[in-house]
Amino acid sequence: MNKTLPPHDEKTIISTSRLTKAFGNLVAVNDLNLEVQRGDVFGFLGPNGSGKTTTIRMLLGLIRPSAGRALLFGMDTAYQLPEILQRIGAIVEMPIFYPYLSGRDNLRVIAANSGMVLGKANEARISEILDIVELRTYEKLAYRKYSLGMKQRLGIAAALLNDPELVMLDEPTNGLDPAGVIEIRRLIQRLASLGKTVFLSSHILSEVQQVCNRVAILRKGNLVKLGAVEDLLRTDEEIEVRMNDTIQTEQALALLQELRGGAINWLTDVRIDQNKRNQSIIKLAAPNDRSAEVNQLLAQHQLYAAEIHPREGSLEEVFLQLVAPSSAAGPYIGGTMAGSNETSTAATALKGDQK
Ligand SMILES: Nc1ncnc2c1ncn2[C@@H]1O[C@H](COP(=O)(O)OP(=O)(O)OP(=O)(O)O)[C@@H](O)[C@H]1O
Repeated sequence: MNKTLPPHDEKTIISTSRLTKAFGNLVAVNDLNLEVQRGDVFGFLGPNGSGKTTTIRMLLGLIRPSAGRALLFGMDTAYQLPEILQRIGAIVEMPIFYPYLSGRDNLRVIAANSGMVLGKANEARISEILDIVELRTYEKLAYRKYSLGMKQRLGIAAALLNDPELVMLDEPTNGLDPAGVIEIRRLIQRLASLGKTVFLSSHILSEVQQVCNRVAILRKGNLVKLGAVEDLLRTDEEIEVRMNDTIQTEQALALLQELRGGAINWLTDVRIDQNKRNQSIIKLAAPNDRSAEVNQLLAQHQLYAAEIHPREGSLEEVFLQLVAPSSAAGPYIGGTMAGSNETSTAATALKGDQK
């Protein structure tokens, strides 16, 4: 491997080039090129077995890449791992805590084991972290009495002890109830507001949509999408139009199809569908902020819409399009998502990939 590094741009926190990991004949991660910038809350998405944990393990130096390289803070994981790890707080698996010790005492033990001298300054740091993870009220409670969400947050607290620049969380909401999921979401937002870069692997797309600014989507070890959440959602925006009767629907459909791609370049697709009440709906692939214009266009042709709804894009739908059976080669086999009680459509989709 070539030791010569390109000049490091302080803004780039993670950069992988052609990162690959094979386990025998199975290529778990294939030719992955990722970039995470300082201040990003980066969502790392993919169905079970798509290579997320393998990638995180390579980034943390827990396993060696078969090919390619990973740079963190401009340093190569192959040569400068100790320096890199000092700047990262990560939870890949739940850390082991002493069940009979309180949350604060557990953090004290971890701080002492990691070489922090227990003094006033560190007590203040532990208090600060307990505030960040919203466990200050429960700091004296024995760990064994913590709920799963509290345990997960204490794990994140432990990862924050060394005041890392980058926080890596592998499926932090697995197994949590909705309240626990919301608490983790708040925590991630708080970390972002404190200037931390967050790398979050998750299967809960609505959560990722709410907290992440950028995402990468993996399928069978291959990167199928990388970009700003806002841009991805924009590509999935639709305007739904319902007319008063069948004749008007047909006329509006014909008009909009004629205008599509010609006079109106922002209208990329026009199709007819049915809503839940079995009414015909015209669906336009167009930016939400064009709704008033659509209304006006129809009215100019004496076509008056009964309803016009801009429909926001959802990461779930973008994801489904990218990882659905038709979107990539190979079978799509349903299964059970290990370690999760998530039951949404997205989760069902995420169950899909074959290990
Ligand atoms: N140590 C290993 N030996 C052999 N195969 C492995 C090993 N670790 C992972 N794999 C395989 O590599 C592929 C990617 O697994 P990985 O755990 O990275 O996926 P993931 O996206 O994190 O999935 P999950 O959401 O289930 O954790 C899977 O097919 C998995 O079975």
